[in-house]
Amino acid sequence: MTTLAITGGQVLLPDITVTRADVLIDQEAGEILEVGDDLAADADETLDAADSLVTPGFVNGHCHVAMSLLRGYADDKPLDAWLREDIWPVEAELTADTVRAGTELGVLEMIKSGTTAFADMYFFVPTISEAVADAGLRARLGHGVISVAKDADAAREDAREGLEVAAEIDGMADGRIASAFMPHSLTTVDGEYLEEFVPQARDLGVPIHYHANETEDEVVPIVEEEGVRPLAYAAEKGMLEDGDFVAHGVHVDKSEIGLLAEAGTGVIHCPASNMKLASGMAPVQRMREAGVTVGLGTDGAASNNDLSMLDEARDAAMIGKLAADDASAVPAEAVVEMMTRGSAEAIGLDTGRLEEGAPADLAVIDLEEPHLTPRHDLVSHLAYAAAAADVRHTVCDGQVLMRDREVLTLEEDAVRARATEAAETLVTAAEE
Ligand SMILES: CSC[C@H]1O[C@@H](n2cnc3c(O)ncnc32)[C@H](O)[C@@H]1O
Ligand SMILES: [Zn+2]
Repeated sequence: MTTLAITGGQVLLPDITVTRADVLIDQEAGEILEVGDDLAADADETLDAADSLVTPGFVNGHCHVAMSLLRGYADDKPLDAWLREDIWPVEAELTADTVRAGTELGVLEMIKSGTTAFADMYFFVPTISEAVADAGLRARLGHGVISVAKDADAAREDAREGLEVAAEIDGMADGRIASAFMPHSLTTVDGEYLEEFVPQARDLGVPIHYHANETEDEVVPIVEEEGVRPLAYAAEKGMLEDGDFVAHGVHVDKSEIGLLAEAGTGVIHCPASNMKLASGMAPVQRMREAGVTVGLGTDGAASNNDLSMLDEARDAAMIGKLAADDASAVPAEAVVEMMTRGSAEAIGLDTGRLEEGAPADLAVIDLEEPHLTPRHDLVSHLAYAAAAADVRHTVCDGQVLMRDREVLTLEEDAVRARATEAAETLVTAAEE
């Protein structure tokens, strides 16, 4: 057994309190052996956490990681126009090589900002899987299935790809990679395909993940055509079960919040994307009070425009108060829970907590900064004041991915150079 001790830090515990402790890790098992006092002497290697906060690695519950290539490509439009006029035309030109370059850029940003696990819906998923495996992160990945603007054969082929990819990648990278069946949304995949393919995903034993109730434009057609709210429609199609998770959940009414809570279907709240696309304000406080598992996600970097979960936490707390018209709504403890254990539970990955027996996924935040001084309350600092650049070390599955702000599994300059070139190739192809 090779052991690593994270020493001298303040540790964020599963009950969202902070205590002075070391963390001892079994690197081969990728597991936490102990959280306690004076563990350095027992370890083969140490990682210094003096004047730092040791937190569970952040869990980004909804992303399109390769969209980091499209950061700043199209801004300041609402969802539907943004997708149809700008994003989908350029995504039609994606290749395995450009997706690899975009994924590497995105996972580099994740490691640098303390994220150790994420859920992702995109294209060229086997390529994304390889890049995630090489970078050392944990992820639940799936091929985004769309049927609109396709003939029946092409729509079926796309859904079949969604199932095949889910079967192919599940359990890869020593179990760090899991999969899901991922229809894009309830309005971009026709009901007949949901009826045909969702039961096959159940047979495969993978969860279902999709965008739901993101904008009013997604709610109105379902209510008009199906006579029920979108999440009641999703339940009819067998897509609202324990372990499934939806992105956004902005325009959900009381009955839908009840359905989510009863089913055990998680919601990934994406506040930055919802604000930027002016999609609306999710009723996070009401969902949490009703017992819905709520996690946090960045969505893609083209609608955010970064992949920092620390930014997302602050946004979630701020917009949560505004949505509830209550300054005590979505407090610091709630967003810290949502960015760690909440997201992990929603996407079905066993991570997001620092305790004996838990996966060794953590981030170490440097507190020796003016914006983190004085230190009245470190949970408050995590929710409201810490930034991506404060992350010193990142560890996933017992492996040190970043030490003293140097990423060890990716060559940062090369990744940025390849991404710059890939983005140019992609945009040029779209313009031709
Ligand atoms: C079919 S792969 C995923 C698909 O989703 C698009 N996308 C990115 N952000 C959003 C969002 O906020 N709502 C809906 N769809 C989104 C992405 O560009 C891919 O085409
Ligand atoms: Zn999305």
